Amino acid sequence: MNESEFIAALRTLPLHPGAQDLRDDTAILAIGGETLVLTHDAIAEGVHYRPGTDPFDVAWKLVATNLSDLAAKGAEPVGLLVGAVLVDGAERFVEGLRAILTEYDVPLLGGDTISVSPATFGCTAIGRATVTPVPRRDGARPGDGLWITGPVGAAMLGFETGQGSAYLRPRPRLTDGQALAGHVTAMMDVSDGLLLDASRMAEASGCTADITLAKVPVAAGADPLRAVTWGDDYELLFAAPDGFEPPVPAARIGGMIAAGKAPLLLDGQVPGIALGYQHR
Ligand SMILES: Nc1ncnc2c1ncn2[C@@H]1O[C@H](COP(=O)(O)OP(=O)(O)O)[C@@H](O)[C@H]1O
Ligand SMILES: Cc1ncc(C[n+]2csc(CCOP(=O)(O)OP(=O)(O)O)c2C)c(N)n1
Ligand SMILES: [Mg+2]
Repeated sequence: MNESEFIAALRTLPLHPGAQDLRDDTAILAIGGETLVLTHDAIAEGVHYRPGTDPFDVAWKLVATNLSDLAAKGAEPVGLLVGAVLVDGAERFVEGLRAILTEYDVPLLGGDTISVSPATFGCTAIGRATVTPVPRRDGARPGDGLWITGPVGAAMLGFETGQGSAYLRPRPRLTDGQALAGHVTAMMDVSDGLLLDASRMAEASGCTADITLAKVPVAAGADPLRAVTWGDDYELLFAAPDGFEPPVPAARIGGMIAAGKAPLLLDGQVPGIALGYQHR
């Protein structure tokens, strides 16, 4: 079973309406007058970061990837639960947590600690919606423009060269997400690769995403075709009605068209390559 087959099997379980059929980045829980946004992501040694990585960076990346899912829903972080492993240099993990909690003004709610090797860390992030209805993956319509808040490929370059902060210290686009949430028809973060994430948005929305490679902002020095499929970039991908002028820096990379032979076209063709990263 691969990741999508497993999630499909989970859909046969009793699901809360806020789970949105496990087809979105977060769950949405309306309680009283508030709408909570909930997400959980794990990172593991050897899968998401190289063995030997400074635990400071592991803590940062763990929290950043979770806050990125809140950003995609325009949510404001309320607090975090952290599932930690007692690794060598665990004090550096605490310092990394301190750095990102301070940077994004998010307090810790609790968590759990175990000892296991190789290490796998988990994080549950809880946010408060700043805009309702919360933007979803499935609201894009044919005719919408498709946009991204920044370049792809910087994390891939960072992974391959060991240079730069994009791979280990991604910056969740929380303020951008809040500024966009009231205007977009669909929004999600780009974690698994732009082409795969765009195809998921298109599929959920019953459209085809039509992307022009030359319009995609790519980090200097990165091969464009690899950059749009590698992932780990954490920019926001959003759809908005034609003519929309984004309130934050963003590049229009294409548009949504009526559903065609595939959920994604690159330069008018169905790409003959893997669209992104999938766990097997
Ligand atoms: N083990 C699991 N149990 C319950 N739901 C899961 C599990 N794994 C993934 N999901 C759900 O499947 C959907 C897709 O997950 P994922 O691709 O990891 O989202 P994201 O890329 O935004 O982190 C989400 O709704 C997520 O909550
Ligand atoms: C050591 C290492 N090898 C390969 C990669 C590439 N990689 C691993 S997971 C991933 C995508 C994001 O991870 P996932 O767990 O799918 O996050 P989610 O979509 O659930 O937010 C990428 C690009 C990496 N980041 N680090
Ligand atoms: Mg996930």
